[in-house]
Amino acid sequence: MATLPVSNPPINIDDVQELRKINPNTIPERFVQDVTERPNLNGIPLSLSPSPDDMPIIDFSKLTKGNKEETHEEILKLSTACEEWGFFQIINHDIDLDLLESIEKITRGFFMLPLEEKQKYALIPGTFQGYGQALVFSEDQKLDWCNMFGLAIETVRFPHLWPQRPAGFSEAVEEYSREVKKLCQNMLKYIALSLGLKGDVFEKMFGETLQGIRMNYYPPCSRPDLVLGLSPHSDASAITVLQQARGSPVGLEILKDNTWLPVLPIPNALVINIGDTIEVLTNGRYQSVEHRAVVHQEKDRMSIVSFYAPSSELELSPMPEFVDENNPCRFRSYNHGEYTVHVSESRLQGKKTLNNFARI
Ligand SMILES: O=C(O)CCC(=O)C(=O)O
Ligand SMILES: [Fe+2]
Repeated sequence: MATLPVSNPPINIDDVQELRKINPNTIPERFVQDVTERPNLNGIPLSLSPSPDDMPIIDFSKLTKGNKEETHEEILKLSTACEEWGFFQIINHDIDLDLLESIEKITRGFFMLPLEEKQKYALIPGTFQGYGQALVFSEDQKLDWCNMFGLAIETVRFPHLWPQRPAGFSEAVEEYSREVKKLCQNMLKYIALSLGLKGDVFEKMFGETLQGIRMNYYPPCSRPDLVLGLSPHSDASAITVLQQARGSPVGLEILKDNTWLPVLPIPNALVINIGDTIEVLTNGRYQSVEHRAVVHQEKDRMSIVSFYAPSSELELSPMPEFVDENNPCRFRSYNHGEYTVHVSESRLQGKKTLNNFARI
């Protein structure tokens, strides 16, 4: 990931967990969103029973272990999920449920450390690595009601950011990330098949892949209607795997047909979303979808998010299979590393970065 010049003097950012501890009923002005950005929490369902309008659920075991017919049917479902939603949940993925539990435990353990301890691993400005808030460029920029801890898994790591506490942190993250990588490779294979492409097309194209993990901790907030946990954005990855921690309230929302829809947490399922890379390669047939996080008045929330992306050396442009006279080429060619730099240079703003790469 690219490193930008450190802003001088450094920007002061209040730590939301500390704010919550010291003065639980006060929300500093910098966290109060402009009226148009505030979440409408009336739409958040109280019951968690699924309805037909919910995001599709893909049964991973039917993709990998089903008979021919089952696999074919599930691939069709996957194609609709990617084309119409850009987001779906997977069940029966092969990741051990104990591993899902242990990554949540270790994540909570880290965020519950005293501030001084966490600050030993402070965010490196211009990157997504370390503890704090990323993409803050000015004193008057609105801040998210979130603490994050990000690490590169592949390729360039900053070893001093890997915490000593809680015990077993690094081992859990390594093991989890190995399993997530396998899942991403598999999902990319089935996504390729769902597009009528050869299963190994992305793996061959991507070269030395990049993988990162971002742990998000959203403390409760006395006025969840005024703040955002995470501002609207699409992910710069090829695909993202998002784990909503057990017991977390609804918080992730996606923008579908101009409406923010909550993503109901399903125990043991993982959320997968299409990132900007796949949108470009498929010339917009599968699109990365804007999403954001909202927070809860009484409950905290955690998510563990893994990003899987091509090598930063890769030159990207829409694949010829998706370009014809009815579907003119929508993006200019670019280098993936260049794209990552753009992402790290401006605050989260929906799909603004990708739009900069669109052909006029
Ligand atoms: O917490 C969530 O559910 C959203 C996290 C997210 O979108 C991200 O980290 O990119
Ligand atoms: Fe995201």
